Amino acid sequence: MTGIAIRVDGLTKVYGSVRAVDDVTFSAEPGRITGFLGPNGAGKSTTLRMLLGLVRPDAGTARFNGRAYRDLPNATATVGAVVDLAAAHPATTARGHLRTYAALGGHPATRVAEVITTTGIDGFADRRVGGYSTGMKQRLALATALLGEPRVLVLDEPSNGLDPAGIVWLRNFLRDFAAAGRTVLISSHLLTEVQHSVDDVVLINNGRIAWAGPLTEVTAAGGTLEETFLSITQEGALR
Ligand SMILES: Nc1ncnc2c1ncn2[C@@H]1O[C@H](COP(=O)(O)OP(=O)(O)OP(=O)(O)O)[C@@H](O)[C@H]1O
Repeated sequence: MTGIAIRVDGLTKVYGSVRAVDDVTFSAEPGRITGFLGPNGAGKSTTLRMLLGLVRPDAGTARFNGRAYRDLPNATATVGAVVDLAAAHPATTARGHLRTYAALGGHPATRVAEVITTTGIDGFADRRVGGYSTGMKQRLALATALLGEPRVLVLDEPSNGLDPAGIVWLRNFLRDFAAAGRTVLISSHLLTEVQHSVDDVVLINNGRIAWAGPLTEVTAAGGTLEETFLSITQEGALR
């Protein structure tokens, strides 16, 4: 299986007087988990939305093995993404939602039961989504992203709302996913939590890349990710 690298180059987005994303350049490699990390409002979601073609950049490019998301022949079979938990209609069930998205993406209906099992949502797959907790919605969103057996996962704050067991489960799941030569890009504002989950780190602050490199470079220097971030940005505290 060929690996897919993500390359973001000079990506920029300006909202009025706010440079939400300012000349952002980084890569995420196959076989590795890349953490896209920074405080609230740093520009993580806007960057991921540009990568997925949901927001139009003012400058720069974001590509999967050289192709923009919109130019991928069968996008949902290549890239699985979770950037919005509100995608499922509250009156539908997880199973109904997954059946619809399997049909829309041209994926076999048999994938529905498979992703329900993979993401551990069997216990509530036939309940209405409107009653789900944030953690349950996270799992459903991940299940939806996995329908096309993608080779890349792009997840915005995937551990939001997950309980400790869910966080450990997600960590192991992503580890196995990457170990098969696939690419994982996850954003988070919780630096301490992802310290155990990522191979490579891209730190973003005020729309600009503050540091990027393997996690081992951070830990070799003896510090934690949070300490490194604070020493780079010289800020008092993470918001
Ligand atoms: N549609 C928009 N209109 C105006 N400003 C926006 C818009 N989207 C994002 N911004 C601004 O761009 C900046 C970056 O926001 P973004 O959501 O990308 O940050 P983030 O790192 O994902 O934060 P969080 O961790 O809180 O999700 C913020 O100042 C935000 O207010």
